[in-house]
This record gives sequence, structure tokens and C-alpha cells, in this order.
Amino acid sequence: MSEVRNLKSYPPVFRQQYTGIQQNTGLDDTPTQIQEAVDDDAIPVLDFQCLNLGKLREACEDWGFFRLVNHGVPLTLMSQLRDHARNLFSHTFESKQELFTKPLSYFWGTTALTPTGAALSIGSQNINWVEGFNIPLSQLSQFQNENETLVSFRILLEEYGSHLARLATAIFGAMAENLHLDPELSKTYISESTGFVRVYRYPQCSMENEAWGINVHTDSSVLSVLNQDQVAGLQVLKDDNWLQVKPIPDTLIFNLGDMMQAISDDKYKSVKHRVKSNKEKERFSICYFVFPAEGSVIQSSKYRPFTYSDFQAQVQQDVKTLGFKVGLERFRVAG
Ligand SMILES: O=C(O)CCC(=O)C(=O)O
Ligand SMILES: [Fe+2]
Repeated sequence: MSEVRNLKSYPPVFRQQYTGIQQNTGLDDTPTQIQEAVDDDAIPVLDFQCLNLGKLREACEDWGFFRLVNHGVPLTLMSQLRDHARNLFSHTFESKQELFTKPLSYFWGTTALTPTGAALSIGSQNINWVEGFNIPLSQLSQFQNENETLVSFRILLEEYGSHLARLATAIFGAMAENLHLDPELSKTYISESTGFVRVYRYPQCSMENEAWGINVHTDSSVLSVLNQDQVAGLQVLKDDNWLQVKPIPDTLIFNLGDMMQAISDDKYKSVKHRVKSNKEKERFSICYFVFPAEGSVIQSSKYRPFTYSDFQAQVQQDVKTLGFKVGLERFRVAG
């Protein structure tokens, strides 16, 4: 087993594999083996500087997933953010709990959070081998802390957030054009003020064939944008096959979420994806998520009219009572 240098930084539930002290992870219930994924380079690549609308449409219809190059986010900003994340995650578990106070939060074991960023009870779900910081960008300026790393982390996040908002809005605009959406309505379908960032560390996991970093899911967002490090782990479902998303330095990965699927009347897909755990290395990623404006009603021929708040409340209820998200099917009209 490869050694973990800084076990004190791990939430206790992730330490037991190295200390022999058992806690219930829920893993015993589902000893299913993880199906292998194939490496694939076929994931569509779009160039932000000369965005090809036809290629964008194909990527949205066939994949729900693409890489973006020439995105204009300074590479130094991306690497500084990752360095800060690495540094902050290396703090002890207890100090991370103390440092990340409202409106930020620190979570582990699940990515299902309440609107204020606290982990929802995991229930019958397995523990996911992940810990993270949740950062609602519009509230970031309210965050006061004397810790120097956190202060510069906040400044970097503000800069990163505004780049990502710019990119997501532009890409959504191109999608809306491709879908011939009503311009007034489509403006309400994406709102920069809803954007948040999650910074993840996937701890080393000696049970890599039994535990997920994040188990299979679709994102609830309109768009999600992922900035991953050099450690592989992200997998995407394409035509019933799991593909490994190769880490390619300095590219951003765009992922269409449930709101985008509904907005497009199911023409575009909210893609299923998951993250594999790794016994040799920790993995870091920085994800941006954006949603419709508060109160914006999604009009679709496939779903009854609903707002993102309705959707979020339903997801929260399902996770609490069933242990998993049902998602868009709850809103689909019969026939
Ligand atoms: O870390 C990753 O690569 C993916 C994270 C993800 O899928 C999510 O947060 O929804
Ligand atoms: Fe996701």
C-alpha cells in the first residue's frame, strides 16, 4: 500500500484503511466491482477563439461534454489556484473545519449538500472518497479571515469566478443560438450570481475497486466547468461505455447539466459521469457550476414548468428519503 504522508489532514473516515481502526463506510453493502473504463481521445475539442457552432451543436447532442481550448483563463491563475488548494487541504482535518466558515464550507464523504453548503446526511448511500470546499461566488466578498493563504485563495477565486462566468455565459449564448431559444427567456436561464466553485481533493484510497471518488451522477446545473490536475479519474458515459477523460494540461472540460437538458427539450444531454478513486495518488479538481436566475421558470415540452429551486428542493428530499437523486424524471410530463 502506498504511504500517505499527511494522514492527519484526512477526515477520520478515510484514515481507517491506514490505521486499521474500523468505522462504518457503508461499503460492505455493495461490494460491486468497478467496471473498467477505456481511455479515449475522441472527446470533442472546441476552440473558444473561433467557436464553431456546428461542432458545438454536435458535442451537445452526442456527448453533453467537451473540452475547451484557448479559453483565455490565465494559466498562472489556474496553477496558483491548484497550489493553494493543495496547501489548504494539507491542513489538519480539524483546522479545515474551523477555517471554512460561512459563507464557505468544508465537506467530505458526499457531494450532496444543502443550499447553505452543509453535507446532506449520507443515508444508505456509500461514502464517496472526496473532501471539498464549497464557495458561493456572489457571497465571497463577505468572507473575512486573517489566514494569509485563505485571503489570497479568496482573491484568486474571485478572479477565477469572473473568468468562468464570462466563458459559461458566452458558451450558453452560443447554445441558445443553436437551439433558437427566445432571447429574452434564455437570458434568465443562466445567471452569473448563482455561480459557485467546488474545490475537491480525492484522498488516496486503498480500496480503489470498491469506493468511488464520486459515484455516477448527472449535475443539476445548466453548465459545469471542470479544471482537473494530472491525475486521471474522471469517467464519462458515452453510448453505454465508460470513457476515461484524459487529463490534458490547461484545457477546461464543459459538462452539460440537468437544467440544460430541460431547456433544450432533451435535445442535449445531461451527461452521466463519475470519478474513480486512486490508491497511489491524491487528485485535485476545481469545478464551477452555474444555474438559472432565481424564479426563472423553465419552459419545456418534455417537463412541467419548474424553477431551479423546485428542482433543488426535490433533489434534497429524494436524497434524504431515498438516498439518491431521481432528478429530471420527477418533472417529466407523461406521454
Ligand atoms: O472532480 C471531478 O473530476 C468531477 C466532479 C464532479 O463531477 C462534480 O462535482 O459534480
Ligand atoms: Fe459532476
